[in-house]
Amino acid sequence: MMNSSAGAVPAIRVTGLTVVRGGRPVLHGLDLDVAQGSITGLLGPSGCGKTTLLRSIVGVQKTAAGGVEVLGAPAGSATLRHRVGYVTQAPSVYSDLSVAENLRYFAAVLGAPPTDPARVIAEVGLAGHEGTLTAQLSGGQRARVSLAAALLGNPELLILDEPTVGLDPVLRQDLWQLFRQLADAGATLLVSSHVMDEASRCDRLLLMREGRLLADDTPAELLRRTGAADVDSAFLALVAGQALTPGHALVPEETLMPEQTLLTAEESS
Ligand SMILES: Nc1ncnc2c1ncn2[C@@H]1O[C@H](COP(=O)(O)OP(=O)(O)OP(=O)(O)O)[C@@H](O)[C@H]1O
Repeated sequence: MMNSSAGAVPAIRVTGLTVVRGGRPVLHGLDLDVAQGSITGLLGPSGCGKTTLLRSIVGVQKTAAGGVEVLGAPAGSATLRHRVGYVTQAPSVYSDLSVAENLRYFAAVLGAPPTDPARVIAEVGLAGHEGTLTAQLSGGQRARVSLAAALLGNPELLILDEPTVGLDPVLRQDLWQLFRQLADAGATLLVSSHVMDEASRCDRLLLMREGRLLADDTPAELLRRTGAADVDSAFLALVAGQALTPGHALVPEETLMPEQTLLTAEESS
C-alpha cells in the first residue's frame, strides 16, 4: 500500500498547540497535518517559532495547550524513539571522535544495523572523510555528520531544523536530492528554513509568522492564490493581506488576535 494513500494516519497532527516560552506565548493554537511520504517546508522569519514547533513534534518542548500526534502516537512516546530522526541547528556529535566513530557509536545506541554507518556517510556525501576527527571538519561537514546520525535506522519521520544553513549551493542541491529520495522511499520530512528559495523543492509549505500559520499549501497553489512570482513575495502578500483585510485572511479569522492585526498594520505602513 502506498504511504500517501487517502485515509492513512498523518505523519504529524497538531491541534490547538500553544507554547509559552520565557513567560510569553510563542505558538498560538496551531492546527496542522503533515501527510506521510511528503516533504513539507516550514518557513518563516527568525524567531517566528519554527524550532519551537519542531521541538513540540519531537516531544522535547513543554506545551501549554493542545496536542501533537506523531505517526498516530502522542509526540515524545517511547515507541516513537526509533521512528523519528531529529537534527537540531547545533551539530550534536562528538568533536573528539572521527566521523565513522561517531556514527558507529550512535548506531550502537540506536541498535541500527552495523552496515548503517557506511550507508549514511555515503548518503550525506562524506565518503572519504570516515577517519577525520569531527573537530577538524568544516561547519557544513559537521552539520552533515549530525544529519547522517539522524538517518541511522531509516526513521519514518525526519525533523530537520535548517539543515542546509551555511552549505554551498552544490551541497544544498545534493542534500535536497537526498531528501527527495528519502521521501520517494516513503519517509516523511519536515524541513525548516528561512531561505524561501528552498520552498519550491517541497511538496507542501507551512508559512509561519509570529507563532501563527500564515499558509498551509502547495508551492504552486500558494503562488497562484497570492499572484506572487516567488515564495518571498507570496509571504509578503499574505502579511499585507492580513493587515489590510483581516476578514479575508488566509487562516481562520478566529485564530488572528486583534493585536497581531494592529502590529502588522503598523509594520507595513
Ligand atoms: N529558551 C527560550 N526561553 C525563552 N524564550 C525562547 C527560548 N527559545 C526561544 N524563545 C523565544 O521563542 C520564540 C520562537 O523561537 P524559535 O527558536 O522557535 O524561532 P525560530 O523560528 O526557530 O527562529 P530561528 O529561525 O532564528 O531559529 C522567539 O521569540 C524566541 O525569542
